[in-house]
Amino acid sequence: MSEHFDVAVLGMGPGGEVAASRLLAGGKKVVVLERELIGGECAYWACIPSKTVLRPAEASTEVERAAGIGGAELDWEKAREYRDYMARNLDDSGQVDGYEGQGATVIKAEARLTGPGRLQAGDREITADHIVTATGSDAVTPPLDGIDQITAWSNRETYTARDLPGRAVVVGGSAVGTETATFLARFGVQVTLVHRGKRLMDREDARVGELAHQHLVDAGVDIRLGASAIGARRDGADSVIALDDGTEVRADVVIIGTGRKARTEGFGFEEAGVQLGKRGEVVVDENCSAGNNLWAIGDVTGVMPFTHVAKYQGRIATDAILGKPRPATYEGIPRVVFADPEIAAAGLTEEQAARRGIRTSAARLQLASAIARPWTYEQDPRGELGLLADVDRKVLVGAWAVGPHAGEWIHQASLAIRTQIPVETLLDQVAQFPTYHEAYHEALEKLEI
Ligand SMILES: Cc1cc2nc3c(=O)[nH]c(=O)nc-3n(C[C@H](O)[C@H](O)[C@H](O)COP(=O)(O)OP(=O)(O)OC[C@H]3O[C@@H](n4cnc5c(N)ncnc54)[C@H](O)[C@@H]3O)c2cc1C
Ligand SMILES: NC(=O)c1ccc[n+]([C@@H]2O[C@H](COP(=O)([O-])OP(=O)(O)OC[C@H]3O[C@@H](n4cnc5c(N)ncnc54)[C@H](O)[C@@H]3O)[C@@H](O)[C@H]2O)c1
Repeated sequence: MSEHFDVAVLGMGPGGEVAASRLLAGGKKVVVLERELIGGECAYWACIPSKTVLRPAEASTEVERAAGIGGAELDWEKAREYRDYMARNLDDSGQVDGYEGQGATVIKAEARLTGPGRLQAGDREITADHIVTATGSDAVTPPLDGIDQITAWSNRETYTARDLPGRAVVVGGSAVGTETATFLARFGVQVTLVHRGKRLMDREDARVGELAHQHLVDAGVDIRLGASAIGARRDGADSVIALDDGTEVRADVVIIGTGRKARTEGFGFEEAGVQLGKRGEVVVDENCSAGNNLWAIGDVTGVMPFTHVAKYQGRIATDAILGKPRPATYEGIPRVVFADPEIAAAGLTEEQAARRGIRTSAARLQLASAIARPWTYEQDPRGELGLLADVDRKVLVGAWAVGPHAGEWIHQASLAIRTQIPVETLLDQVAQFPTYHEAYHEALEKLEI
């Protein structure tokens, strides 16, 4: 016999969690279905453990660079202990109790759509007026011959590792590759980073990749650009990766950071009449509807695969279910890579703006030449800010920043882009002295609009 609910939430990562909490608060009868751990990839194997181990690495650089302080020593065992505490020692019993306490039915099992409004989870049949799909994404492993012979880690092995390897090859030079190389290099691992693009972070403006490159080299990372991993083999204790330029790189461990793919295979999406896109993602409209009272949020939609976007889409979908629909807008959402220093961006790159036919003016500022905060913060200060304005509408359409805490102060640009604050108004805003925020005024003055 089937059990009926107002809403079933399939997958309890950050997207599913926000959706479930809001639906429960809205008085709905909710069942949540999770096959691994409530909290999803982010809480146990991705954002939380990675940011937790990057923090001591960052703090030790801060100590090296600030005047009048020294002697910071990284302690892997203590960092690991705190990482495991932050990742709840891979135990979600508190989350299960929490959702049950809020009135949800919690089913810890793999669920499958069996038709519109119908799910199977283990031996339980569920029907629901609405289904919210939040099944996330899987790491993509390149199909290299011999990959099964080597020690290859995804983010899961990397961010639950007990011992760090002496040498690591990181494949992929975007967010996962850059953050992982930063963390490992700062903890003393000899790192080689292999990236097939001509520069790191190649979806961002060119200068962002150049700065990321420079800072990784400063941290001791050997970077191979324009090189694709095409094969793998074991040589004694070494894992060896063959590159398409004819060279090889070897290490104790190969870490794969070559992207992610929406988790849709085998979950019955086709049976439920759901349209999948070219990359296997669930195609959604501006309310996160995938049709037939089925909603999709987070990485499974293929729209900006970040936790903050999964949470936002959780709010969008539940507002629609609760009868207050509002369209999602993705303009100006920040993208932060927690390297050392942080790399942040929002809105369009120059290339994207050109493709949309927007006439732009770009400005670039070296923070140390323009404002005081970088100098009071550290010796030999680092940091740049780039702004991109639409010269016809006289608003910002893009921004990037590389520097200490850039992931915090990018939100100024993020809001300006999202709400189309006129450049004239931004120029009239007064930032606290001496802060990194002051850079905006100096960069805005350089725009030719
Ligand atoms: C190393 C790394 C670091 C990252 N760091 C950041 C960061 O700092 N900031 C940021 O914004 N983003 C970061 N991300 C991206 C972020 O992890 C994802 O965007 C986010 O987890 C997406 O949330 P989600 O709810 O869509 O999916 P997920 O977190 O993947 O959760 C989906 C859940 O669904 C469950 N599930 C799947 N299928 C089924 C099924 N059939 N039945 C039952 N349950 C199912 C899964 O077990 C999982 O718990 C990082 C990613 C990686 C790999
Ligand atoms: N701080 C954050 O918000 C954060 C941190 C980590 C990850 N994430 C998210 O997680 C997702 C996955 O990140 P990612 O960095 O793995 O994926 P990605 O798709 O952003 O980048 C993967 C990179 O690997 C390169 N690559 C692919 N195959 C290769 C090969 N065989 N040899 C050499 N290079 C190869 C690609 O050219 C690409 O640039 C992204 O959506 C990202 O936004 C976010």
